[in-house]
Amino acid sequence: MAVPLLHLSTHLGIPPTILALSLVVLLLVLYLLRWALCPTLDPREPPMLWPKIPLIGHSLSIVSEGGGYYGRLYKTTPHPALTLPTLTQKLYLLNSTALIAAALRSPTLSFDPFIVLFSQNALAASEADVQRLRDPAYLRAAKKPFYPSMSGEWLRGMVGVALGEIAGGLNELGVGGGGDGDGGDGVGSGSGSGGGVCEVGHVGEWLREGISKAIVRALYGSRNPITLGRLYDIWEFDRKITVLTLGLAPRLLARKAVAGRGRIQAALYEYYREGHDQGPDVSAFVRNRAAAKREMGVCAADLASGETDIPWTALTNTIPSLAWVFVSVFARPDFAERVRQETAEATTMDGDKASVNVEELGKKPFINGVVHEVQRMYNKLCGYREVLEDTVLRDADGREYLLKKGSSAQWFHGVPHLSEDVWGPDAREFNPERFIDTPAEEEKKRRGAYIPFGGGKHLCPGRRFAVTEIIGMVGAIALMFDVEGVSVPPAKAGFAGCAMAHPDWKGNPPRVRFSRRKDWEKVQLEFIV
Ligand code: HEM
Repeated sequence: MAVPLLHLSTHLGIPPTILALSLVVLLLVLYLLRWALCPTLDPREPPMLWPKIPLIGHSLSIVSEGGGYYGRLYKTTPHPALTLPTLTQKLYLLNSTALIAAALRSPTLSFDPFIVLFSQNALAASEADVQRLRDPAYLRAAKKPFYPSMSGEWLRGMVGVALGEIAGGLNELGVGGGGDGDGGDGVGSGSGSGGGVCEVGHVGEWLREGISKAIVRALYGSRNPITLGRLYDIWEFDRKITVLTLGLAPRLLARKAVAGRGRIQAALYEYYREGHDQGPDVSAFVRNRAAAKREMGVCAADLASGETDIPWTALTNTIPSLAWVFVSVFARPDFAERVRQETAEATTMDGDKASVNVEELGKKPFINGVVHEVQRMYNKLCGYREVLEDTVLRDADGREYLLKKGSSAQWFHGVPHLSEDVWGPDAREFNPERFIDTPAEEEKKRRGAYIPFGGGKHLCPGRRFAVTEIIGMVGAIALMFDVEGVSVPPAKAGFAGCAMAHPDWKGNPPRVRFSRRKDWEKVQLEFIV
């Protein structure tokens, strides 16, 4: 091979290394073209759906439309599963609820490669940390504290702190200056505050600040390193999460997010280095995760980078979920009245003190119906798993589909969540009633079709925490205030990797007016957990 190459190089007048490199590139391109133009398909694999633009069609649409593309494909080709050839691999699109459920349970479909990619690129994890993450035993041990830390007494403790922050902020609202303190108040600052009335210029940002401060305080305790400045950094990091995760020239295209990530990690480094994560008022979620990692030899610097995903995962979906529940309730006076009524039923009054029983409120059907309906309508996650071994998934009708090793399996929550077969002809209408007193046969039809928090090994551990905060905050607002100026904005796709669509305020967010309700002017609210 070397001699003919040398001859050719002399003949063409091209240096041999350049010639060899060009040949390698050419061979690679030819291989990709051959594969992409006619990838082989086992008859047991899902049927092939060729892109309209050869080679790159599917990839282009996925990049430009995200999960919306999968929703669109399902409308035109409503098959339980499809094979989409992309430039680099086969992608299996799963549409049937039984296949999605099987994928969530399958031990050979794995989320781990994504965790490594995310840690490496988005969290800028050290080489040592990335090596550890490649070891499934390490991942299992690091994950072990997730679920116990977010249930029982530990969950109750977190809920108590977060709702305490929220109550503190709401008690201040309308009674004095707005203030813009760093990490102080529990609810975002308003303007025009005083006399029982407060106008908020950007209700989305106001809600975002309020819930974020409460969550990070509950997570990190009194030595919370995520001050308001760092929250701005997390929101910017969230905005650029796709560029960061895919490593698309982040220093150029996500300069602010990269700088903000540095500041977050510097703050977390100090927190972990000083051992504040083991403080008595720190959530078990933060404490037990750090303890498990330390036991496996992880240093403070690697804790700081690796655990940056805690504030991000805790906020990225909770913020838009709260915004949707808030607008869904307060844009409709009858909904606001029902939520007010339910919260009042869970509240005892003692003079000017209102005590909301969180457990009781959490059982109320209408507010729960709104939360479920928000998740059904606006949760647009694109589930993703890598196929580690040839895997057969079985559909509800018994038909089997083969997924080949080295491919990826994906699904879009928008398909089962909006399926007319499951939810009826009004599947696209916002109707919380569908979750109240649901007949058994309807429940059966819905099994597996409502998956806002994922399922299987990666079921969201923070789901109960998030829902309790949202219900508590919206219920308390309904109880204390008349809220004017709210409308439901259109939705726009969230950032890739996040579950929730975002409200599209179109640069013109509504000015929302909060007025203390009659006889509630002096009331101070607290939550009993
Ligand atoms: C309404 C708010 C939330 C929604 C809609 C949501 C949704 C989800 C979904 C769909 C997944 C699974 C992703 C997948 O399988 O591909 C997930 C995983 C996760 N969520 Fe949430 N989440 C929310 C709130 C939270 C909160 C508040 C926390 C923490 C305090 C949290 C922590 C996590 C973690 C750590 C995982 C990864 C679990 C694993 O890898 O096994 N989430 N979430």
